[in-house]
Amino acid sequence: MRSMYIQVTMCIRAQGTRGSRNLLCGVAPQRALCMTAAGTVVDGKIGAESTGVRKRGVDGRVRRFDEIPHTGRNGWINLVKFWREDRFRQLHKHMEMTFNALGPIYRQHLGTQSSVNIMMPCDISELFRSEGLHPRRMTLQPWATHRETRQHSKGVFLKNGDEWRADRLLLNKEVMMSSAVKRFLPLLDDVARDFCRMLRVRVEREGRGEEGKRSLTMDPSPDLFRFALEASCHVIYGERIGLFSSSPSLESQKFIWAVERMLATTPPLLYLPPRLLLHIGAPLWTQHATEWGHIFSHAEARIQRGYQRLSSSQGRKSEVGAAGDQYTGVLGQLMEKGQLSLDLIKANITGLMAGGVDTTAVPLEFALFELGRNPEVQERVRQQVRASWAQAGGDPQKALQGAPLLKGTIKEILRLYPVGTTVQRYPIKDIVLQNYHIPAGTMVQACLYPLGRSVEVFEEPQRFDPGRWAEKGEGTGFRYLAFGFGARQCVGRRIAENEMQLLLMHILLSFHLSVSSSEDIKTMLTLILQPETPPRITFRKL
Ligand code: HEM
Repeated sequence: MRSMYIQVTMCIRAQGTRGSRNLLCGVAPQRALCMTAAGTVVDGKIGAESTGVRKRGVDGRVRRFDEIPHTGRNGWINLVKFWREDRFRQLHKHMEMTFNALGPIYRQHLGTQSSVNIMMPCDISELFRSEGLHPRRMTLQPWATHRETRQHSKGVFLKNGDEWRADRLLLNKEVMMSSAVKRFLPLLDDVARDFCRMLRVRVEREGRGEEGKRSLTMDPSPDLFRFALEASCHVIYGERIGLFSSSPSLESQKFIWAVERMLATTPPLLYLPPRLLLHIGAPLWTQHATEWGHIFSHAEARIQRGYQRLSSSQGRKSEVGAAGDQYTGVLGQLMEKGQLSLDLIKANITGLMAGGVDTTAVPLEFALFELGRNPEVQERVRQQVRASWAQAGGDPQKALQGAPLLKGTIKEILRLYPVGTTVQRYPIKDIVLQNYHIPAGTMVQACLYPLGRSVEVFEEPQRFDPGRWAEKGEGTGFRYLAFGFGARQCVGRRIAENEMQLLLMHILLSFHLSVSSSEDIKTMLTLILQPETPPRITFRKL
C-alpha cells in the first residue's frame, strides 16, 4: 500500500523547525491525514520529511510529484467529510493546520478539484516567474446556462495568452496606471469624506455623552458595504448613487445582496462536476445564476446610461467645440477610447463591479476592529495622518503619500485576514517547487492565511503592526500576495488600496475608535474571508 492513515489529534506536534501549531478554534479537528508512505510517518508521528524540513531527497534528486504529502487521495471521500463537518467555512484554518502537520507543500483533493497547496518558506517565485502562467478562473464556467454569464466567461475569464493580455493592458490604463489613479483618487476622496460627514451626523444624533464629544457603538458593516458600492459606482460609472441619503435606493441594496449571495453560492460549484451539479445542485446553481443576473442587470442599466451620456456629450462637444475634460469614470474612458468591443467593456465593467464591494468592505471591518483594539497603534497612525494631512493642503494623494502607516495598516489587515485566501496558478510548463516536480497544468495555490500567520515568515505574526512593512522591511519577497501577482494580479488593486486608505484616513481624523472586547474575531470563509459576526465599534468624535 502506498499510503497509510495516521490519527492526528490536536495535541500532536510536528517535529522539526515548525514548532508552533495553532489549535483549531471552533472547527472539528481533522481526524485522519493520509500521507505517502515514503518515510513520512514514524511511530505514528509526523516525521521531518513530511514537515518539509528536509528540502531534498536523500540522494539530492528532484522528488516525484506523487511524493508530495497529501491529505487523502480520494477527492470524493474528502468532499463528503468536508461537507458533513462543515469544514468549508473553516478551510483557511484547515489549511493552516495541514501546513503545520505536513510542511510548506501538500496535495489536496476535494471533489473535482485537486491542487498543490504551498506557502513560504517554500520558494514560490518559480510559480510566478513566467508571464505565460495560465490561470483559469473558477466561477462563471463556460457551461453556464445564463447567456450573459457565458458571454462574460468568454470575454474575460477564459481568454488567455496574448489575446487576454492585450485587453488587460487596455484596462490597466484606466485602473492601474498612476495617471489613472490620479484621475480617480479625488472621486474616492469625495465618497470617503461624505461617509465621515454622514457618520458624524449620526454619532451626534444617536450617540451618548456631551455635545461635540459624543460616541456611538454600532456594527458599521452595512454602512461599509454602502460606502464600497458608492465608491465603486463613482469611480467606475462616474456617478454618485446616493447611498448615504436617508432613503438609499432599494436597487442598490439588492445589488449588495446579490453579490453577497453570488459569493456564498460559489464554493460548492468549485468542487462538483457540472453534470452532478445540474442534478443535485440545480437549486444552488439556479440561485448562483440568478444572482449573476441581478449583477448584470445592474451593470447593464448603468452602461446604457453611460452610452447615452457619452453620445450627448460628444454631440455637445461638436456643437460648442472642445468642451471641458471632465473625468467620466472608467466606463466613460473605455467608451470614449473605443479600443475594447462593447461586449468586453460590459464584461470587464461587470467584473469590476462584482469584485469591488465585499472585497473592500470586509477588510475595512477588520481594520476598524484592529485599530480599535490596538489604541497605541491607532494613535501612532493618527499622528502620522494628521501631520501628513496638514502638509498636503487638501490634496488626498499627497496626504496618502505622507502617511505610509496607512498603507501598512491595509497590508497588515490583508496579512491577518486575506479577503481572498488563495492565489492560484496553473503552470504552463513543468516546474520544481520545494524540490518536488510539478507537472504543467497542475493547479497550484499559494495559501495566504497560513502564510500571513506563520512564525517562519513574520516576526510575532499575531501582532498587529503596520510598521513592519515599511519600517522593518518585512515586505520583501513573496510575503504580500493579497492582490495576487504579475500580469493577472487584481485589476482593482489601486482602486481598493486607495479607497480603503482614504476612508481610514478620514475616520482617524474625525473619530477615536474602540472595541469592548479584545478577543480575536472568529472568521469564516464563504468565497471570501469574513468575520462570523461583524464586530461592533465605538466611534467617539474627536
Ligand atoms: C482588498 C481588496 C481586494 C483584494 C484583496 C483582492 C484580491 C484579488 C486577488 C487575489 C485576485 C486574483 C489575482 C491573481 O490571481 O493574481 C483578484 C482578482 C480580481 N479582482 Fe480583486 N481584490 C480586491 C479588490 C478588488 C476591487 C476593488 C475590484 C474592482 C474594482 C477587484 C476586481 C478584481 C477582478 C476583476 C479580478 C480578476 C482579474 C483578472 O483575472 O484579470 N478586486 N483580486
